[in-house]
This record gives sequence, C-alpha cells and structure tokens, in this order.
Amino acid sequence: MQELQAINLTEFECLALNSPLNLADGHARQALTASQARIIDDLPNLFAKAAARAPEEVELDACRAYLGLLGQHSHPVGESRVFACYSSSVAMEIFARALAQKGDAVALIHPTFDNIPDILRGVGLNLLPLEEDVLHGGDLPRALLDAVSCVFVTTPNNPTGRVVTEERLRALAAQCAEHDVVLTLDTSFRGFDTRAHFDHYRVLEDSGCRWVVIEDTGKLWPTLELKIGWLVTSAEPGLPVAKVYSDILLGASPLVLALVQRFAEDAADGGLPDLHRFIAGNRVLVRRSLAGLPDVDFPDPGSRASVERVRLGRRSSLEVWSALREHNVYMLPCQKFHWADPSEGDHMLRVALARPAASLDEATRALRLVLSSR
Ligand SMILES: N=C(N)NC[C@@H](O)CC(=O)C(=O)O
Repeated sequence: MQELQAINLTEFECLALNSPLNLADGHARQALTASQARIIDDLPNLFAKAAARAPEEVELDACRAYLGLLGQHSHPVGESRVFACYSSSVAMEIFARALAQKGDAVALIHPTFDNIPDILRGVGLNLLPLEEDVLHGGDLPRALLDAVSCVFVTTPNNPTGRVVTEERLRALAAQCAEHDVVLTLDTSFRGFDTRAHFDHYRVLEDSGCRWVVIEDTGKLWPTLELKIGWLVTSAEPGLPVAKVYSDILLGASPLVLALVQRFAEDAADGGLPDLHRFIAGNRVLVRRSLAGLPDVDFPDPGSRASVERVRLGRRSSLEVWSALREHNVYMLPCQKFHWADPSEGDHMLRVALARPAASLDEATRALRLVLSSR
C-alpha cells in the first residue's frame, strides 16, 4: 500500500491503459458512432483539404465549430490571444510558466485532478486550497484574494462535476477584477454539461478582470488522443503567455484541428445530446449495479460529467483498487484529487463512464463482488 500512496492519478491511469476493463482515465473510450466512423473513414480527404488551406483558416473553423457547439459565442476566436496546443495539459504548463514569471501563489479549487497542482507546483507556485463549498457559497474571503495572484477553478469540476453558475462566475470575476487577480478556468469537462454552456467569455470580457481559459476537446470523443487544448486569454492578461507559447509550440496540427471541426459539427447535428444520453445511461448502470451495498453511495447526485465517484463507507479505496486489479479491472482511487489533504479521498473511487456499457457492466459486477466481501 505504501508504494501506491506515492503515485499520482495519471500513474494509476497508466497502469490501467492496457486492460480491456480500464475505467480509470477520463478520456473517451466508447465506440465511435456511425457518423463519427464516417468522419474517420474520410481522414485522407480531411488531410488533403487541411494541407491545402492556410493553417489559420483551419484553426478558425475548428475554434468556431467547437466553441459554438458549447455556447461560447463571445470567444475571441481569430484574435492573437487564442493558442492551440496538443493537449490541455500542455496549455496548462504554458500558462503555469507564464504565471510563475509574474506571481507566486494560486488559490486552486479543492478537490481537483492532481496534474493541475502538480504542474503549478512544478514551476514554483505556492497553492492555497479553495474548497468547492467556499467557491460556490458566495464571495471569496478577501484575505485569500489578497494572498494570491491567481484564482484557478475547474468547471465542471473533476471528479465532482460541480458547475460554476453564470451568476457565480460573474461575481467571482468581479472580485478578481477588484483585487487584480487573474481568474483561470479549466473547462475540460464542459462538453458534458449544458449548465456549463452559458457564454463564459461574455461574462469574462464584461467583468474587466484579467482571465485565462483552458479548453479541452479531448474528453468528449474517442479520437485516440487526437485532441486540442486551447489556451485563451483576456486582451491584457499581464502574463507572457504568447512568449512562453512560442518557447513550446509553433502551432497544433491542422489535421487534428480539421478532425475537431468535423466531430464538433457532427455533435451539433444531434451527436452531443446522444452523447449526454449515453453518459447518463452509463451513470444509471453504475448506480444500479452497486445498489443496496452497505455503506456504498454516490456523493455527486447532480453530476453530468463522464466520471462518477463511489463512496465506499469505511473500505479503503487503495485496498479495493488492489482487489479490483486481481480481476484486471481498473478504477481511480480518489486520494490524489484531494491534493491538500489526500486522506479525504481514502474511501472513494472514481469510475470512468465514457466506456462501452458492456465493459462498465462487467467492471461494476467485479466491483460489487469486491465490495460485498469487505
Ligand atoms: N496530462 C495528464 N495527466 N493527463 C491525464 C488527464 O487527462 C486525465 C484526466 O483528466 C482524468 O482522468 O480525469
């Protein structure tokens, strides 16, 4: 158990990668739909068209299609403050390096996926936990805002699925403007929850605060890690984001951008509601499969994200994780989401829902067996 406590969430996910019952990472591993399969069949044509166009045009079309799908109509698409990256984590690393040149502390939502605190700490930033209930409860404490140069919020949050409402975002952005603190949003799970489809960029642009948003196309569709992380900033973020971006990337692949555009257009043509129904159905499958087990419940009843937390009573999530591994089944123990106090996650597992229903059924049957014997 000791060695397990030392590894991070992505290392747990790496252990799961080659299992047919990998329910660990939040990446999309469900089957392609028929219309998505037709897009993949059309890749040679996508390649030829992307190669023949100016990279900027390909990116504009991809940006408009993806962010338009998700209601982000005031996104500064086409302005020189939108940076396409190979993943949202690359975007986050670029943001962190730029922030570290200008600030020293960040109020970071707690809990959240641990590669965010790891990246921020990796560039020397100090972190102060911003508990979800404090974030959603009303204005942030002045003392917290006076102690940091950035407030970093994941919305919808991972793994809880909690969404910052439009009203809350407006108030938070106003506080950040008043205290001249950068407001940063990681919106990687936004595609799953229509409550996160209000125009965040309108709210941010109107607030007058300095802001950064990290968008991620990688959680929605099973494109074998072909994805874009967009790093977007306010007009004057006060951070050398463009300069640090130039240290890391010239740009993202026009082919991947063209693929994102086509998947976004397919999603706008009915694919997104279908995906929401699919994830909701898998969430019901997990809850039904584990129903009636003593001390087992689900702490995020309102979540629509493509992950589900399971509370295990007094059972140790690391022990359950190890027992599941005997069945070649992998889920994610929740300690490391609680980056400021891992013990808070000692008795919770996270189950990935973007999987074939049959895999989810088989894996949760194994989980039921393991939990029944503890
Ligand atoms: N760069 C990293 N560590 N990528 C893993 C991350 O995408 C997984 C994730 O976000 C989730 O499983 O919820």
